[in-house]
Amino acid sequence: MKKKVIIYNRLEQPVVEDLKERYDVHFFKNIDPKTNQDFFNHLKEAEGIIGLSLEVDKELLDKAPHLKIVSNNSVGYNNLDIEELSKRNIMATNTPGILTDTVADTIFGLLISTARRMPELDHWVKAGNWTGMLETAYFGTDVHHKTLGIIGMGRIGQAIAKRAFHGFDMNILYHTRTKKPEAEQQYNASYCSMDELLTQSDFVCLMTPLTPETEQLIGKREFQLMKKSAIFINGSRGKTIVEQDLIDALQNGEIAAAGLDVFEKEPVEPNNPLLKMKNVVTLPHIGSSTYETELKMSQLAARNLDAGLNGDRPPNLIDSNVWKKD
Ligand SMILES: NC(=O)C1=CN([C@@H]2O[C@H](COP(=O)(O)OP(=O)(O)OC[C@H]3O[C@@H](n4cnc5c(N)ncnc54)[C@H](O)[C@@H]3O)[C@@H](O)[C@H]2O)C=CC1
Ligand SMILES: O=C(O)C(=O)CO
Repeated sequence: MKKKVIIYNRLEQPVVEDLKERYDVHFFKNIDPKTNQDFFNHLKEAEGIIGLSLEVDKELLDKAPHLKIVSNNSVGYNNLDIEELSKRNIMATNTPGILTDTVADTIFGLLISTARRMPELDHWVKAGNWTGMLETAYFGTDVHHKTLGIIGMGRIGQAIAKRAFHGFDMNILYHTRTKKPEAEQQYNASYCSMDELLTQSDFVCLMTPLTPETEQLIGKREFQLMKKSAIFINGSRGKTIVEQDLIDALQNGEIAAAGLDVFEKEPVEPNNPLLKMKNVVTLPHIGSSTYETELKMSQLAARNLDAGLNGDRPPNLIDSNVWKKD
């Protein structure tokens, strides 16, 4: 009999077809996993779960007595209760590395779009407003030769630093748990305290994972430390900041603008005040979302799943203490 596998929310179709040959596959998308009876029925027999953003907590695990592995189709795994999983000897895996350059491209693109007001001016042109010489009021601010502060100098943080240093001659400051001598050497990056980074940067880019340590890392105090001309970019997770404090900082002119790929609640609520602000550029959490990279992520997630279900060590097994180390 084929082992039962639940696919949740996102996995590229060629990989789904491939899994169907080996497993009894059930795909759930846009359901409420807290109430969906069909989901519970399959969960009761499932040995594997693969996909994106399923909250795997004690309550869910109590309904999944045969589960052996949860293969996250993302590098971030804040949706998984790793301690609870390891207590039950259930493996958890993620997809690090293969998405690094794609995410760095997205986040750097977001930074440039925000600084140069590209979405706002795109709407303005398409609405037929370009009828004469452009007024100074529509100018943006330079990116090149400015100071970029990166909080969370891991794989993606360093790939952003590479683009900023080699492509845009930016001065790089960073704050992270462990100093990164290779980034200091390659991108002339300087390690500094969080407060120094916040006060000195023209662009502040948040790229940490969401952990108990980083939840609400950036709030009122941190926004007030930033320059009034600062542009804040969040590519990590919505809950690493206090979203209401960002709204206040933008409304009070404490910072100049923000570029956001992630939100406290996703999909973002249509009445979120951030969506009404011209100086805020929003994206629907598309850091890794290119055809090429999403396919590679799905393939890697499937390799992790296969290994776990065949009794092998998955290539990207998450160590239960991993967020406490670098
Ligand atoms: N917007 C999007 O679509 C995407 C967002 N992400 C987010 O980016 C995160 C980072 O991914 P990677 O760079 O691959 O991970 P990584 O593990 O290579 O880097 C994370 C870095 O954050 C640092 N860090 C952790 N806690 C910190 C703290 N309290 N203060 C300062 N620094 C801290 C770590 O030391 C590490 O250097 C993911 O966990 C995910 O949340 C990742 C992919 C796509
Ligand atoms: O990989 C991640 O952590 C994402 O946010 C989506 O690709």
